[in-house]
This record gives sequence, structure tokens and C-alpha cells, in this order.
Amino acid sequence: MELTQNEKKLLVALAPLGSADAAALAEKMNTRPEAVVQYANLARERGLVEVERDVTRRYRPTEEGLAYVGKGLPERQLFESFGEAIPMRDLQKHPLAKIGIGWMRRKGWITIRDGVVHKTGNAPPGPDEVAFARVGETGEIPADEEGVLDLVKRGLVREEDEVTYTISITPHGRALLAAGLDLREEVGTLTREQIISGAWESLPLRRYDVTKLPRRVYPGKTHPYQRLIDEMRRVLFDMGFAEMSGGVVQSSFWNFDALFQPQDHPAREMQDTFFLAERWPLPEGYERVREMHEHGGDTSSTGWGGRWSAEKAQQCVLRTHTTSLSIQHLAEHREPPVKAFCIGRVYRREAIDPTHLAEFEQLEGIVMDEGVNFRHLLGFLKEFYAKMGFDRVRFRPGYFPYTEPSVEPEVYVEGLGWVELGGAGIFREEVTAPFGIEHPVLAWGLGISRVAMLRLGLRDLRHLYRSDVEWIRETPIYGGGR
Ligand SMILES: N[C@@H](Cc1ccccc1)C(=O)O
Repeated sequence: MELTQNEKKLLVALAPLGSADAAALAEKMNTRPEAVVQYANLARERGLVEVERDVTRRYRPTEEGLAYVGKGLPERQLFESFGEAIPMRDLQKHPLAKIGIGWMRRKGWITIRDGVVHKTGNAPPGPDEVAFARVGETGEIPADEEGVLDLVKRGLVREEDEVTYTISITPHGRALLAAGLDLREEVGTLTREQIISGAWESLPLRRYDVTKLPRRVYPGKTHPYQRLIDEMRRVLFDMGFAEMSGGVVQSSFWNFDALFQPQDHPAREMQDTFFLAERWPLPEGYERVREMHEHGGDTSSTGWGGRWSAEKAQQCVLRTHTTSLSIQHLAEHREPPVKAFCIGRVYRREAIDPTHLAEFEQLEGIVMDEGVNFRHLLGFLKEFYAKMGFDRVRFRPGYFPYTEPSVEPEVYVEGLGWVELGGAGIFREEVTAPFGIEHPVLAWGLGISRVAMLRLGLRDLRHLYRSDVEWIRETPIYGGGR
């Protein structure tokens, strides 16, 4: 590759000197020493210069150390402040007593008897003092002074490494220079005029290394789970479904009673459902739901029997399934055909572990039309799963109070086997009749956080809800880990 303009300038500056340190060259080239080192390293790779790195270690006094320069270490000053002996009480009045007494004892300069401090001798200076004395001469201590590390430990001096680079031109560099260099400024951006006039043809253009990898940037992007949810919505829109919406707070009436879930059903217990203090009024015509529960209304069903409590039905809950939206949607849309879905969060009082959370998302769907049947239902589910990338689907018999027949779809996942992904069925007459719905309703509710887990290759469901930026950055936009 051709020399950069900066390398050329470096050679020109260096040639008359033969060898120079980066700081001197920087001054000559009117740039920073770090830049010179960078150019020199490029030129070195081409064999044009040699670069020698030298580290000089110096020891300079800290702020505390500076206070003792010329006066001696605290223990020395203290030692000089009295004669053969001094009462401890008096010595303690000295401003350096606190630091000095300890060091005098450690160095064996004194003994203390009956509250009196006695000198043990004339306290010859140790290597630390010898080293410290050098500061007074040159402002620093040479690295080979024996006592210097003791002073570092005491925080009186600190290490400073000075790195110098010596750059020398090689014969190859000189030869190249002698052959002549194009020193015109390189052009990085062409102007319109340069292009029109054709001047660009003779300009020295800056070369770019197109093989170099650029720095990675992480632009904002949609969370992998949200992306999957968006993909599912697109699939359902493509299949001709409309989207239904509704709040996460629902009355027990819509969450349970309208779905013919008996009032003493275990799922309606405190340990399974989050109950709220709020109450909602019952909708007009709710009596038909009551009659259905108590004796089967005017259908051939016998209902659940017993007394149905309106009070219980008014109690609000955090929706335990999105089927609560399906029945409301149907109550408002009795005319066929109806094809609707929603994707929303539901809440259950579960013990939390890697595959169970108290909140998760469901994908709910209904199809109501003249003559739709069980085979259509299985077909819809198979097609949806196929579009989500699951080719092997099977259906196991299931039970839900609101559907008959009921199934539990499962998909086959390599390495995991058959994984249950929700429930489905045809709404019972006990559900549809009170709302005057006259055609069969295919219904399903699928746990999609499970789908996401499989698609994104996660072992822990909780990962979907964590703000793990690293994971979000590394998860590819397409393919989602499959
Ligand atoms: N609501 C059921 C799923 C389901 C929906 C619709 C029909 C049948 C089953 C669940 O939460 O597990």
C-alpha cells in the first residue's frame, strides 16, 4: 500500500536528524507526540523507520513527602527534637508525634520506660532516609535506590513511568526519500468543480483500506420478544384476522362466569388468581348467564346447579387468560363471520421458576361462522404454527369448562420433544347461548412466551423480561436464534 501523507511528512522531518525522539519530531511536525508514534508505527511496518520504546521509571515525592523534603522524615525530626530522654507527655506535644513515635519505636531508636522516652543510640539513617535525601538533590529518586519502595509503601513517594519513543530512519527509508515523494496534500473529498473540470484525475487521492473492519455500532432496535410478537400479528393479519383489544383488569363475570366457569371452580381461588378490590357492574342481560349457571337456561344443559352469586361475578381480577376478551368481542359481534385475535399479558399466581412466571403473554383467537368445525380449528392451529416455524404439531385431548371438544396443541422441538403450547376447542352452548350467538365458535389461547423461548433458544423464561442489553444487542434481527 502507498504511504500516507503523514508517513511522508515523518520521513521528511526525520531524514536530516537520522534519529529523534517522538516529542522532538512532534514539535518539528507541529503535531502531538502520540500522533508521531502512530505514523512511525505505520512506517515501521513498511521497514522505513525503527521505533524504540524506552520506559524510565522515576520516583517523585507525593504531597505528603514534599512536606519533609530538606527537613527529614517525621521520626528523624522528632528524634532531633530532644536530648537523651524526654517524658512521653512532652514529646506528644510535638506536631509530628503521632507519626514519628511509632516509626522511632519500629526502627528501634527509642525505648519507653515509666512514661519516659529514652534514645537507644544515635539512630544511623536507614536506606529509606538515604533514598529520601536524594529528592533534595534532583526532585526525584533514582529507581536503583534501595529504600525507595519503603517510601512508596508509606505514601511519601510515587512511581511515575515515562515512556519515550526514539525513531530512526532506515536505509530503506532514506532510499525511498531519495527517489522522491509526492508531498502534495491528499484529497479526501472531491468538490463538484473538481469532478466537472476533470481535475480529479491528477489529484493525489487519499487511499482507504476497504479490508479494515469498522467499529461495531449498536443502533436502537426492537426487543427480540416484541419483534416476535409483531411477527405473529403479521401472520394473523395475513390469515384474515382482526385484532381485538381490552384491559388487563376484568370483572370475574367476563374472566370466568361468561365462560361457564363455575363459581366454586378451583382456578377462582385466591391462590391462583390476583383479585382486586374493584368491582364492575354486570352487563345488561347478565341474567341469562346466571340462568345458564343455575339450571342451563333454555338449552338442554342442566347448568352447574346451586345459586349463582352476582356479587362474586362483580369482583375484578387481573385477567387470567385472554379468553375474557374473546367472549366480550363475541357478545358485541353476533353476526358471522368473526375472525379475531389478540396478544396480551395475563396474570396468574404461580410459583416463579425458569419456565413459569406470574405474568406472561397469550395469543388468543376465535373464528365464528356458519358451519365451521373441529377440523377447521386443527387446520388453523397447524397453519399458524407452521408459519411460526413449527412443522410438527399434534393435538392431545384436553379439558376446559368453556369448550367441547377441547385439545391441547403440542409442537415438536428438536432436543426438547413435544412441548405443550396452550389450549383450544369449540365454545360450548353454555357459553354462546346466553349471548345469542348461533354459530359455532372455534377458540384457542396459546402461551407465546413459550414460543418465544423456543424460537430465541432461551432456557429461562425470565430472560424475556430482563433488561439484558448485551443479549438484546447480540440477538440477530432475523431468524431469532433458530
Ligand atoms: N384459556 C385457556 C386456553 C383456551 C382458550 C380458548 C379455548 C380453549 C382453551 C388457557 O388459558 O389455558
